[in-house]
Amino acid sequence: MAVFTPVSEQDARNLLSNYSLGEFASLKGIAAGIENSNYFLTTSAAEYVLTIFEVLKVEQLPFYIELMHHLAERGIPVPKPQTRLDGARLTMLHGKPAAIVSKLAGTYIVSPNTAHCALTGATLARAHLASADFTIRQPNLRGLSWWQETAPVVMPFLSQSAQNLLSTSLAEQIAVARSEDWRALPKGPSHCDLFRDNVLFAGTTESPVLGGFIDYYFAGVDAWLFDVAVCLNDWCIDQTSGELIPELATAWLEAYSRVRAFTEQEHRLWPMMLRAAALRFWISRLYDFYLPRPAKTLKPHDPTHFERILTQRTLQAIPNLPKDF
Ligand SMILES: Nc1ncnc2c1ncn2[C@@H]1O[C@H](COP(=O)(O)OP(=O)(O)O)[C@@H](O)[C@H]1O
Ligand SMILES: N[C@@H](CCOP(=O)(O)O)C(=O)O
Repeated sequence: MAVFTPVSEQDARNLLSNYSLGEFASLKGIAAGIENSNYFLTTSAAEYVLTIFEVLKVEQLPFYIELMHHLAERGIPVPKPQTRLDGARLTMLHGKPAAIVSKLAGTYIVSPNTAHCALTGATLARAHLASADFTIRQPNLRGLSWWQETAPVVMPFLSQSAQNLLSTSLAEQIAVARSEDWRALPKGPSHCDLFRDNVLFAGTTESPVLGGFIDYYFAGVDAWLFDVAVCLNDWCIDQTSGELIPELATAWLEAYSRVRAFTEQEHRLWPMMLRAAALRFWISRLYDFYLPRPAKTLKPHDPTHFERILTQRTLQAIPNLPKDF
């Protein structure tokens, strides 16, 4: 369950008195999610999501909240943080930072088709371009430095072959990060965790309508290609073997590149980026699996899924990025 901080109706009414969002109508805890306490908060005017940040530090939050606000203002479908009467978009509830954001329509899709992939790809490209003039800087806090810090912590729990894969993959990414090509990659605010469960769809299977992207709380400034690779490794694969499904990958990447064409350097670093994205989630899942936080109540995600994906991206031919649309 993902309601770590109880909120009463009276708490919600008091909170709403700091905004101009209508009269309190209802409050309902949301069971999904593992990081924050989330509630659907309905008022006489609209439906919202109230999030209480359980883990993130106050100083990290303006980047996420202001980025979502920046994107929403530019027509990208993301939850729009609501502004208090005093101008702030972050608030405090029971001594913890909190925010009220707009509720997006739809539900997430377990088995996406080419239409879901194309909509997600095109919208991520639009989000990247729309974030180009966002001025707050915060790195991807789950980037290379974190992998370097965390790999030795999880290493003792691994078999010899997994240790070899982790060491060689990390060495590869250290070399990539030092390369001219990496320095030349287009970079900017990136979602960094745009898995299927963070994209909502309404409409029908044949004609889906994108509700929007949620859960920007792993966002950071990184190579935009890394963001693309995170998506491909979750949206366009056979979930059992981890193999890329060419039809889904093509739909996703062509839709993205129609909005923002890939650069030469991105073409060259594509296989390495797919491995970087697999490595990132293999390490975080290993960490959560072997060193769970005391308060974590949910079953940790399976780390071997990303070990398989990383192995696949090391051994198998990787389809090229699309050229010139
Ligand atoms: N803005 C939103 N609009 C609609 N539903 C949302 C919104 N934000 C969160 N949710 C719902 O709450 C669930 C948990 O949110 P999420 O941000 O993934 O939590 P966590 O960060 O704790 O993993 C989502 O799966 C979704 O169903
Ligand atoms: N997408 C990650 C988990 C990130 O946690 P979230 O529930 O906050 O999205 C993974 O699958 O390992």
